[in-house]
Amino acid sequence: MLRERAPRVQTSARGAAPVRIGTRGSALALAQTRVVAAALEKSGVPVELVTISTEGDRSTESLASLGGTGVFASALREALVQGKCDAIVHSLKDLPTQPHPGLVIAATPKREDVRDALCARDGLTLDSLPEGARIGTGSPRRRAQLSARRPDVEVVDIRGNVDTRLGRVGVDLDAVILAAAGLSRLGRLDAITEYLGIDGWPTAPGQGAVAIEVRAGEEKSVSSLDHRPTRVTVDAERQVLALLEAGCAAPIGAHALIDDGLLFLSARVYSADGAERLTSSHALYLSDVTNPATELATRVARELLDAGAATLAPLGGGV
Ligand SMILES: NCc1[nH]cc(CCC(=O)O)c1CC(=O)O
Repeated sequence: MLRERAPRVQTSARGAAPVRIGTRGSALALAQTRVVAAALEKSGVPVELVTISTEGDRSTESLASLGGTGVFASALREALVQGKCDAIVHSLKDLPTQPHPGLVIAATPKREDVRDALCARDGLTLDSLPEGARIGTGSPRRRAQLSARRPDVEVVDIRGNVDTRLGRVGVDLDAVILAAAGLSRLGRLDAITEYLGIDGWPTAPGQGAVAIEVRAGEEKSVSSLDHRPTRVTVDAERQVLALLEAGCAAPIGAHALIDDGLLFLSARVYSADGAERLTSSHALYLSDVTNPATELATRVARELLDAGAATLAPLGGGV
């Protein structure tokens, strides 16, 4: 039986001004912002969407030539600082690890699927794609992982929105690799021909999660959406990136999970061609230390650095 609660929107809508949520205009950004907006409205917070166009959306230049990662985040942050909106929604994996002065991440809602997915023509999988198949991705991590798994394939550097990428499958590409979470938000799970298992194919720190950023002191407006386990796990993954002084486009996969009070973190650094890799995994009980995410990320990052991670891969910010 479906039991519905009486809408509480009206009560707070009477008094409170709506929270204006800034979003990029891309289909993926809009889709995830709408999920956040709907959840806020459900908890009684009235919202309004404000679309903000960013250099990363307007330009067809490579991300590297636009000044590296964070191009999507910075225009949104500027709008937030200037008071053009009251909250912004980011894909956490695209958000630089350095906090922005005056802004705080007030909520990380429950994370979705963290996996990458292969979207190939004719139902093909990584193993069944023909020799020399052309596979599109713009991510150095995915390029390294692909080259390691299938050294014979041709990795084609692509960018553009999810629909543009999917539109090339069966045309000039045999397949593309995308985040399952993005495909889910866009209602395009039908395009997936294989989910890539997280153990053999760790994904970007924070993948599948969104972050809601507000001006410091205004956390309350969205804090009802914060999901504690998500925050702890993405924190651990992102702190590995920060400790390795790596950008969000570095060839690094990381995955954390909480199971029965235990926080588990694994991170893997690849050489650009995927031929070499370093992995470090550790776990600790959440109740054993004051700041489990930092403690665990420090252990993992130290081990990776001691093993030579900094010389294995181009880590710093580059795309
Ligand atoms: N860099 C683009 C980007 N940023 C977030 C997602 C997907 C959603 C997510 O991982 O949360 C994507 C597309 C992709 O990697 O396929």
